[in-house]
Amino acid sequence: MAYNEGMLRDGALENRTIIVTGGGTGLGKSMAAYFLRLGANVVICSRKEDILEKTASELRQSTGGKIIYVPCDVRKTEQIENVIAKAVEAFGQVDGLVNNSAGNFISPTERLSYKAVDTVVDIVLRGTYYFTLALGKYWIENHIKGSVLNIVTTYATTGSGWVVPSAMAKAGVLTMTKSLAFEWGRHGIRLNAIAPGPFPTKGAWDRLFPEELAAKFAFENRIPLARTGEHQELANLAAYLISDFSAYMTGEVITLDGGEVLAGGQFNFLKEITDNQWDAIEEQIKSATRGGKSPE
Ligand SMILES: CCCCC/C=C/C(=O)SCCNC(=O)CCNC(=O)[C@H](O)C(C)(C)COP(=O)(O)OP(=O)(O)OC[C@H]1O[C@@H](n2cnc3c(N)ncnc32)[C@H](O)[C@@H]1OP(=O)(O)O
Ligand SMILES: NC(=O)C1=CN([C@@H]2O[C@H](COP(=O)(O)OP(=O)(O)OC[C@H]3O[C@@H](n4cnc5c(N)ncnc54)[C@H](OP(=O)(O)O)[C@@H]3O)[C@@H](O)[C@H]2O)C=CC1
Repeated sequence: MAYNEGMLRDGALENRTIIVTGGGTGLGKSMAAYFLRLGANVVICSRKEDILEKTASELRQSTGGKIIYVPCDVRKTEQIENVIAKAVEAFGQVDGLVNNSAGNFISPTERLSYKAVDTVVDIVLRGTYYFTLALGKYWIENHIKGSVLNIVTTYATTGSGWVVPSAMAKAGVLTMTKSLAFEWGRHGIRLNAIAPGPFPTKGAWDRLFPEELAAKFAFENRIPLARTGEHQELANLAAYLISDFSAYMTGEVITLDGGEVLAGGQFNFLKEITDNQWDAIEEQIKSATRGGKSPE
């Protein structure tokens, strides 16, 4: 069994309708494709209608699944309500939401204008809480046990320089995930999150991470498992978390990053030491021990 194969059984998401924000591109598109293969009805939404239309038609053909698209800027509540209305009209009800839309700039923070910070925070944080609130009201009113999956980042927990608006916003999304998981648990509504490490997408690579930076960074060299993620790996986890297979899990964030986040460990800089250097270090430590040296 390869890690880039589908994990859940056929029909695992049958009779479920799932909205995927930012579902026209990148990871959103890959999750939408897998949900369709598992039998879900899928609604993709984002700002660019031409991209949504192309993706919906491609996925309809490649999966044979039921998919519609509705243009929507997640910063606009009336557009969010329109997505939900169109989804209910097409499929009867909505059962799941993947908050995947995002914007991000990699930049020294002092170079950002106020508007640049607002742009990222509004898409990521405001867009996520608007969509979650709109669906939560609908689910509670209609006694539907909905499931929300928020796509965050590992730096939502650790913090990170050079992506500060995104880090602040994703941290807010993570706190909302945990807070609402508690509050809405009594309605049977679950909220979980995935914190992905680097997964190659055009949005993250070309626009966020231009070529010179990508070459310098070489993610593969910094990740313990020495590779970037495969989209199917993330889609597998997303399908599990949005499905009833995870019915007893809520308020959880799962990191899927090949161990990248562990680089924060205090002694991880020792990764650079060669085997020969370790031989010499071991000898030095043993000889110090034999000499009975102790700190004064
Ligand atoms: C590789 C490892 C991954 C690590 C974790 C990744 C996390 C991610 O979130 S990846 C997701 C990446 N995807 C995207 O960011 C989506 C692609 N980006 C966009 O679609 C757009 O860039 C946008 C939605 C983020 C913003 O578009 P728009 O609303 O049209 O905004 P404007 O172009 O009008 O700009 C608004 C404001 O921001 C300033 N600005 C734009 N780019 C930059 C930049 N690179 N650095 C600094 N400032 C920037 C721009 O100048 C505007 O400000 P004012 O000049 O004050 O008007
Ligand atoms: N790829 C990676 O390595 C990582 C990605 N992530 C997260 O994964 C998710 C997907 O990222 P990825 O696939 O890489 O990037 P993409 O750029 O492909 O996806 C971002 C999506 O957000 C949509 N979007 C942006 N602004 C808005 C808006 N105002 N309203 C509605 N939709 C909007 C875009 O569509 P449109 O332009 O049509 O609006 C686009 O489809 C994001 O949440 C990102 O933070 C987290 C960690 C690592």
